[in-house]
Amino acid sequence: MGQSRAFSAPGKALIAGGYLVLDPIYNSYVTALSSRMHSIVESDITTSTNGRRIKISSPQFKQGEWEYIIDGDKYFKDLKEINGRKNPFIEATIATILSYIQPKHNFNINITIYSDAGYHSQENTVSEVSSNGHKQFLYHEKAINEVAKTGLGSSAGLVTVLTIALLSYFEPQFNTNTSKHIVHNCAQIAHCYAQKKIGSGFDVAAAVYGSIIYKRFQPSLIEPFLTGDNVNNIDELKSLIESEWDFNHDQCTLPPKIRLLMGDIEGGSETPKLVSKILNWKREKLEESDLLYHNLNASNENLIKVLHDLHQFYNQDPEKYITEINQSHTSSSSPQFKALSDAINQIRLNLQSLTKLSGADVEPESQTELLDNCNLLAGSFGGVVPGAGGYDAICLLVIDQYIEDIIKETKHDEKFKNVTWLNLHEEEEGVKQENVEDYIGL
Ligand SMILES: Nc1ncnc2c1ncn2[C@@H]1O[C@H](COP(=O)(O)OP(=O)(O)O)[C@@H](O)[C@H]1O
Ligand SMILES: C[C@@](O)(CCOP(=O)(O)OP(=O)(O)O)CC(=O)O
Repeated sequence: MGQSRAFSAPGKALIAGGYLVLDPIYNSYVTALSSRMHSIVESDITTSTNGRRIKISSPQFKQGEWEYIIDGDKYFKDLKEINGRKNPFIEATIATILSYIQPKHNFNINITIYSDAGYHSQENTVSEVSSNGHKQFLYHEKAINEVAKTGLGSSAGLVTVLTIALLSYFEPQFNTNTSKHIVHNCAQIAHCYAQKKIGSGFDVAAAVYGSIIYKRFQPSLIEPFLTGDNVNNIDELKSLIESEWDFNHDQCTLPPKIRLLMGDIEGGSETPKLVSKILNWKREKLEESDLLYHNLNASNENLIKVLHDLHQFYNQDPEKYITEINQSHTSSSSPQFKALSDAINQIRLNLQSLTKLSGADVEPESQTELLDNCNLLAGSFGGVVPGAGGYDAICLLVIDQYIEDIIKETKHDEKFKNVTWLNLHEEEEGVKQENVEDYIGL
């Protein structure tokens, strides 16, 4: 114990698999992003306590301080924030880790959280840079729950970096690489507990493992833990955390020279409302929805295969790959790259059917029009509405050297007036240790 350590975990974009990922039989394709959540953990040697205390600071947000005094060992009940402030994600994570570790000694811990700019709206912010210039964060005028989110999964990132910070504090030998499943399982449990529901968990899995082909765990694994007083059954919690869960998280990355370009769209959507509309339709129209889910899954699997084939193409003949990718937006496009555009379009056709049949705005008309226009941009393989879809964002796959041209070409074009291209790219690595010095001076 004692020495400071720093960690970070990535945000996500669900390129293929929205809604289907809620079901443990379907694969989804998740890309980890360059916007990351960070934590720095250290023993507090400035305030004296002869009890047990954990203080979490999130200095980019007003009232971003939560100080817990822990008085008792039923951690889900005995966690008291001294100013009565609520942050369910922080509370659930601390309670999960303390229940798992069962610390025998007193402790006095400070953890500082930073989030990269991509997670939140950048309106009314001031930028601060660390002393060595390696990290830069935006400081907001408002509290965390008053700042608009962009949909990269801030709570999953927060829970993941807090989990690893606490585990490594209590177990200094904890190895982030060999014990990732412990981080994952703790973070998934804490995230479900905080949300009071069991989501698909792809955002937490991406924060831990990075870019992945993801098939979810059975919700029944966590369900018993969320009901009644079961959270205090420490033996069961410990064995749930240490067991190997049955789910897919196969590492993946976009093929060489292909970049993800995310556009933020003016307007927004509420994921829970879209999800409940889709699930109602699915219950009411069993046959219709089974067929559509089948087709949508086939198109998702096809995209996963096409991306895999492109990696193989590059590995076998990198020069030919480069030559052909550079011709891929012309009429002499090679079959491998045409297959990528076709795969994206096929997913979109199914999402458009999903929209019509369910009445939920997954790929609403304005997004269809916009994505059709994106297909025409030089260097673009096309794009989708990521995740739950709606009016939040679009996500294109483009040739890397065309990004600047695409941004320039669309800047003064009426057809793209609602789009703000985000300064994000794939960063496939999941949770990792950072250099503590990089945060000094913030
Ligand atoms: N940087 C942060 N500092 C403190 N709490 C945070 C931070 N980022 C996210 N949170 C917590 O996560 C909540 C947002 O979670 P949620 O609504 O699930 O959004 P998202 O889809 O971005 O995960 C916030 O209200 C806050 O409780
Ligand atoms: C519909 C979904 O399958 C995917 C939603 O993906 P988003 O990436 O849109 O998620 P939010 O950031 O929470 O809005 C629901 C789920 O898997 O939980």
